[in-house]
Amino acid sequence: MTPAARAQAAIDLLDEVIGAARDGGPAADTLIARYFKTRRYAGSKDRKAVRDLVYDAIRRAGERPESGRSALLGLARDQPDLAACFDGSPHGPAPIADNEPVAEARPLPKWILPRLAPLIDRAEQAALLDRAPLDIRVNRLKATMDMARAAFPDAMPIEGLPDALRLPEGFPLDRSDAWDQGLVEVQDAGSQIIAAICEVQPGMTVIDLCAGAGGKTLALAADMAGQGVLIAADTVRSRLQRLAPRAERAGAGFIQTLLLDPGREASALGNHEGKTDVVLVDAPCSGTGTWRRNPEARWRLTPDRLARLVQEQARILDIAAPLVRDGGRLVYAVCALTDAEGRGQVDAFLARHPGWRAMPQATPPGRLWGHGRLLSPRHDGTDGFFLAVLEKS
Ligand SMILES: C[S@@+](CC[C@H](N)C(=O)[O-])C[C@H]1O[C@@H](n2cnc3c(N)ncnc32)[C@H](O)[C@@H]1O
Repeated sequence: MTPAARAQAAIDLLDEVIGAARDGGPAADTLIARYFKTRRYAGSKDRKAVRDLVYDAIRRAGERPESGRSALLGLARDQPDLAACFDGSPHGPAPIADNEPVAEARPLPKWILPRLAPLIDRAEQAALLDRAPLDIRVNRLKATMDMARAAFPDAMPIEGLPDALRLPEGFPLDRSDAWDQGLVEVQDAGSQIIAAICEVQPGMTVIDLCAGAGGKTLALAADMAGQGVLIAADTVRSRLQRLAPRAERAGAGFIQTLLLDPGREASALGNHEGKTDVVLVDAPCSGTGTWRRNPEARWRLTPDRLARLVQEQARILDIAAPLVRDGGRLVYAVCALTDAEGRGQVDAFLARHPGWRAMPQATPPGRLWGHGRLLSPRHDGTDGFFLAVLEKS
């Protein structure tokens, strides 16, 4: 493909990504994979170049652009070589006309700014779109840190996290034997911190109430050394189904999965009422803290959707609270940096549930924020999270 043809392919793909973000369609990665499946003439260098253009244009535009062309024209403003591709050649984009709409360069949508925790200043906001590192967790059910260091000699330890390593950018982890054999798991340092503050022990009864595909469940399983009761619950069957093979690979076969009926979660969890040592609520959220991994998610979130998420988080917290035994803990986490989902959500929980208290937070990592703690890419080198530990007294 010529550089101009690559630019046109990026425009076509960006049109699809914008449409999918508006209408709740597939993720950008899925659209890119589909696009190239039907265009076998594109070689690996073409694919990489087009993909980079698409993601650079997405990262640059905090607001959803009106078209793929306006998104790429925005990028072309910063890249003269790309601007030169708008040359009207047979497979390339038409020449740039006067007064064409051009996507504005800004890291975040304007409407979200007043909703972010004030700790997230302008430099922090820009860092929410930086490239994310590749962190792994040594799976203590199968390996030791020494084994992992031998398998990944270029990996760097992460301060404060005894099982965490950071790999060099672009490291082909999926081609390593250590990963294939379940000695390590891909897991952002922030997620590892959340599993650690659960302070689960072998023999406990633990529920991961919003387990998804089980990233944090697997970390809890390692802390429990495979002993006790660990239930991974979620309302989405396809996510829970992805956990089973991961658990097998990780040597965590004792994990039980529980599919919940949305709106009737409490009935499936009734047996555990008042008996659970730790309930983790890693709630569905705006994902503001992980926009560096899913930058097009900025184009999907709306004020209405955020309001619905806040309501749903409160409802899930109210389902979780009765499950916890006296003296047990409820750990609340969101990969979000809006106050309504974090600090405000926990304040509202404590106001609704007088028998509960927030546990004092040690520093660092992260910064104390309300009754919890805030982690952010710029301050902590992790994805952005709010987390709080609540105790039933
Ligand atoms: C942030 S994700 C969890 C990620 C997961 N804990 C991990 O570490 O990979 C939130 C999850 O909550 C689930 N969820 C949404 N509503 C729920 C509900 N009412 N009860 C339980 N899970 C729910 C979603 O399906 C999604 O998998």
